[in-house]
Amino acid sequence: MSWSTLLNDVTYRDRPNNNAPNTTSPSNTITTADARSQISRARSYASTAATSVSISGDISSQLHGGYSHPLARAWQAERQLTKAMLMWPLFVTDNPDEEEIIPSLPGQKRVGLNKLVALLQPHIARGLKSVILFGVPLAPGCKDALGTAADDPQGPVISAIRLLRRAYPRLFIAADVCLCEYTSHGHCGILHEDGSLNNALSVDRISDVAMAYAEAGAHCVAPSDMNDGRIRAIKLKLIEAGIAHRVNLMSYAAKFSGCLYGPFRDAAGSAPSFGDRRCYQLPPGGRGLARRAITRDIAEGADIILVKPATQFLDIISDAKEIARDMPIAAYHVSGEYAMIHAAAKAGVFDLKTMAFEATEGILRAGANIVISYFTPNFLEWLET
Ligand SMILES: NCc1[nH]cc(CCC(=O)O)c1CC(=O)O
Ligand SMILES: [Zn+2]
Ligand SMILES: [Zn+2]
Repeated sequence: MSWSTLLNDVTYRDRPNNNAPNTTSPSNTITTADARSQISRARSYASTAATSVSISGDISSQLHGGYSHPLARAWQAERQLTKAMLMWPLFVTDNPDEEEIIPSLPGQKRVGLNKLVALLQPHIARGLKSVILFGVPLAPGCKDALGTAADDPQGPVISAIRLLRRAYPRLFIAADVCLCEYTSHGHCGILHEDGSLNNALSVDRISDVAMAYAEAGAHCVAPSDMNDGRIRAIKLKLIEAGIAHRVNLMSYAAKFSGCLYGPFRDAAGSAPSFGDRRCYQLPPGGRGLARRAITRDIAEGADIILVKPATQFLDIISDAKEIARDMPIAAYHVSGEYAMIHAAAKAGVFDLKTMAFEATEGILRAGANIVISYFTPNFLEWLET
């Protein structure tokens, strides 16, 4: 939380120190019966307050003093949100001059390589520390059954990695690894003839793509495809190529299926053309399955465990922190969560900034060390002071 938020939020400051409950009546429409009952409650309160609080000396009931000051409220959190915890998702297209607003993700843009450095500049100046790259191939006819464009050496992700390494040497660059943006069918791997995922071929292809991003200079590769065994396959290839010591492997270990990725698929053009992702992304009720996937991916060599979505899966984040207690935990506050907060704020349900902080603090409380968030540019401003 920013200090300005804290300081603007001084509550209870003028409250009389008599420990009385709030009995302010809402309006001048109070009825006689209401008034009578309030007076009688106040009287009975007054007759007991003096004795029950000061004479019985019930010390343990007194909490307010511990958080009456804004700074003391900040101290109640185990960890404060900092700029270093935030990773910003970026959509990079193969159309070099593109800079398009993404309607489903307010404030987010799809950018081509020629616009990328300038787009990041003000955010870097404000303290942006890391990004995660998603490729958005727009060229007609570039998608095929194998997702060939994913590791095209001239493609948007590999080019963006090279460009950003040069332009911003201190920026941490992660690359999402998946095929769904690049396959003609929109699924996250290579398919059998019956339309189901061919796990063996998919893992081989996904690990090749991860290697291509790592060799181009990505600090982190993050497979989001959910094929079984991909963490191990990627780690082995990294070791074989002699670059395992400089590449962080972030596993989307607990990635749940559901409706919260809609705006992303819109932005990335990665919606499946048939069926859904329920045979590889986890069923929302599958807490045990998530724990098994986390345990497995630790054993396969993951460096960071990621949980996704975030708000609806706080128990899973806390499970991840317990199971992978010696590793950083990342939470992806996904497109649908972001879009939902924007829509509700626009409808007047709540204030955008307040909600963004509440959601993100919940994610931290659950145990995340890294938050992948479309609110990153906002937080960089809000945390300024
Ligand atoms: N597999 C690709 C991928 N990587 C991250 C997201 C979702 C991110 C978001 O919704 O913000 C997706 C979409 C999906 O699995 O359908
Ligand atoms: Zn995918
Ligand atoms: Zn098979």
